[in-house]
Amino acid sequence: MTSFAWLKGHGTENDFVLLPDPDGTVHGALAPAFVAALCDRRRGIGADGVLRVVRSTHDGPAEWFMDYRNADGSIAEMCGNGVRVFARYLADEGLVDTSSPVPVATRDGIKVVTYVPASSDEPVETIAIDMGVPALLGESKVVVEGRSYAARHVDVGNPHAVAFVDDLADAGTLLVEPQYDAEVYPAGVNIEFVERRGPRHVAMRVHERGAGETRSCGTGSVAVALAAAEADGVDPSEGDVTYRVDVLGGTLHITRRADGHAVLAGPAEIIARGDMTWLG
Ligand SMILES: N[C@@H](CCC[C@H](N)C(=O)O)C(=O)O
Repeated sequence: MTSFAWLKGHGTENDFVLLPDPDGTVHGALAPAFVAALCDRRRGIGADGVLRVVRSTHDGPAEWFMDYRNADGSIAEMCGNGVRVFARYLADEGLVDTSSPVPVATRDGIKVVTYVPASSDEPVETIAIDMGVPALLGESKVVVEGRSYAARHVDVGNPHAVAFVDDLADAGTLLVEPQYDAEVYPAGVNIEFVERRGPRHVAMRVHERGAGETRSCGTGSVAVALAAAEADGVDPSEGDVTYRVDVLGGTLHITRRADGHAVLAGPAEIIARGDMTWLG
C-alpha cells in the first residue's frame, strides 16, 4: 500500500490528477498502468491525464517540471491546459511569485506562464501560456463515421489534425478514434473538428491521443486558431490576432502574436486535495 498527496484540477473541464513529488522521491518513474488506473472514470479517480509536479533536474530558468501523462499512461510532449492547471497549483501553494512571468519546464521545452488578474471583462484570474511558435505543416485527412474530411497538420509540440466541418455534430460520437494517415502521424495524433461561429470565433470538439474525447484541449485550441487564421487569410505581419475558441467545457482565447508565438489563455482551478492510500 502506498500513501501520497494528490489533487484534482481542471482547465475548461480538461481534468487532471496532480501528484506533488517535488524531489522525485514519491513517484519516480510513473508506471503507465498506475496512471491508467488513476485516470479510469469507473475504476479509478477519473481524469484526462496526470500531472506530476517535480523540480526540474536541468539547470535553467525553470524550477518546476510538468511531468505529463495521458489517461492511458502514455507520455505526450506537451499539454496546454495541463500547464495552466500546473501553474494554478504552483500559485495556490505559494511556490511561485505570480507578479511576474513564471517559466515551467515541459518535454517541449520551457513555457512561460503569466497570471492575468480578474477584470470587468473576465471575472476570474486567467492563466496565459506562451506556447512558443507552432508550425503549420501539410494537408492530411481524417475519416469519421465513414466521411472523409481534409485536415490541416499543425505541430504545437504535439501533433494535431484540424478538420473544418459545417456542424460539430458531423464529428459523431467520437467514442471511436477517427481514422488518420499513420504515415503523417506515426506516433498518433490529436484530432480537432471545428465549426465557425463568427469573425475570429470558432467552436471545436477534440479526440485526444491517449485520452479519447475530452471537453477541452489547450494545444488543440492553438492548432485550431492557427488553422482558422490561415484559412481567414490573416496576414502574420498585421499584429496580434485573437481567436475565441469555444470548447465543450468553456472558452479559451488564443492570441497569435506578430512574432509568431501563440498565447493560450483561460481559467484553471484546483477543485479537491487530499492524501490517498492507493489500494489498487
Ligand atoms: N489536453 C492537452 C493535450 C494532452 C496531450 C495529448 N493528448 C497528446 O497525446 O498529444 C492540452 O490541453 O493540450
